[in-house]
Amino acid sequence: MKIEVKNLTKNFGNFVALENINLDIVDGELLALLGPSGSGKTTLLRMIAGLETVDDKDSGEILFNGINVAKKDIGGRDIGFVFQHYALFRHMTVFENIAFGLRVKPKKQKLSNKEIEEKVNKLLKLIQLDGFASRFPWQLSGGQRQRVALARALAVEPKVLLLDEPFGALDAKVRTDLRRWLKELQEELGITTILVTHDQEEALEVANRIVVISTGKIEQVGTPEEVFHNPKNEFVINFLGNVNLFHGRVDDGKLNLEDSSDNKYLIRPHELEIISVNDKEAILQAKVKYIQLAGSFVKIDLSHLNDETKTLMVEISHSEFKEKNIQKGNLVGIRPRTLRTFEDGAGI
Ligand SMILES: Nc1ncnc2c1ncn2[C@@H]1O[C@H](COP(=O)(O)OP(=O)(O)OP(=O)(O)O)[C@@H](O)[C@H]1O
Repeated sequence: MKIEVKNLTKNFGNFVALENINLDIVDGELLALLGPSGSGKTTLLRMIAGLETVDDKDSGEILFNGINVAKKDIGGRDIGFVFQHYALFRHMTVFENIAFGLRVKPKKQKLSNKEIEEKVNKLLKLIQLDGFASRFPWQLSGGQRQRVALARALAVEPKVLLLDEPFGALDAKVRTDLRRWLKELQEELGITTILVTHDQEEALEVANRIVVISTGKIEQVGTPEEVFHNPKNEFVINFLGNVNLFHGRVDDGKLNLEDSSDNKYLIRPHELEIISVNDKEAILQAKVKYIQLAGSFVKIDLSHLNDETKTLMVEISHSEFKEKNIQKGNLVGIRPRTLRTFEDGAGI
């Protein structure tokens, strides 16, 4: 299913929740709507679902395969939904929860009991919970429950799958496992999927494309690589991970720091290099304040020599860390590995 959102504006009273949104969702892709709390992600998802409609004071179109469904409610849109706290029916087994959507279908479309059984068993295999059919929701872990919720949404073969923070309530390890699993499953099924998340890592890992949203507006649409490595503006780079802020000017390829300068340079921790304190290439001198060795990279916090209140974040590999023999209290020099510019002209 191809979805086009055209000039969509949504108001709640005097509050503009979405402002002139234009977005094309490609058939079969996994698109993440990423933004801070209150930015309008859920509103956009609910509008695509038909849980919110385009009212008289709103404007715009939502096209499903070219047909405007903006004024249709959820019943007319053929979609599956999974929410963060998707309540499974407590009194029903896993099997009956998944079968629910099939059992309530109108008579003409109804499957026989045997067909329902075959379908549910296939879905149980897909979510890797065969053998769990007769359990009740309270006998499952949070991650298993969300997988059942997904199977329940998929049972009616929707054309679009909408996921609103589906793994939000789960712990970090289960979250990571489930999102990898979701990505594989989604690729296998090829179902157009929209995932709402405020977790940038989640979006970067699972999505084919990411829509970065702030206060009702789209800031950037791109592949995970594009939004991470070529952020369009300051909001996007800030939202997609830690950054160090410098004020200054670039002369002969070297950044000269000047507190009074209006030019901002935003550099990610892994884009800063630690060099010798006397190296001419250094843009500033700093003191090693904190070293975190646990994790795939070594994270180092540095304080400016001339202003201890300013902290810099640097990430380097374990081998580089060992090679340079960096220790707490060392005086070091800092050099950016790259200097790039935003599309709107500001430096990063
Ligand atoms: N029915 C409503 N009536 C009035 N205001 C609403 C309504 N629904 C949402 N809003 C407002 O619209 C804005 C966007 O809300 P939305 O739920 O879309 O944000 P979100 O990006 O999904 O945030 P979160 O990550 O916290 O869920 C918020 O300021 C919210 O208070």
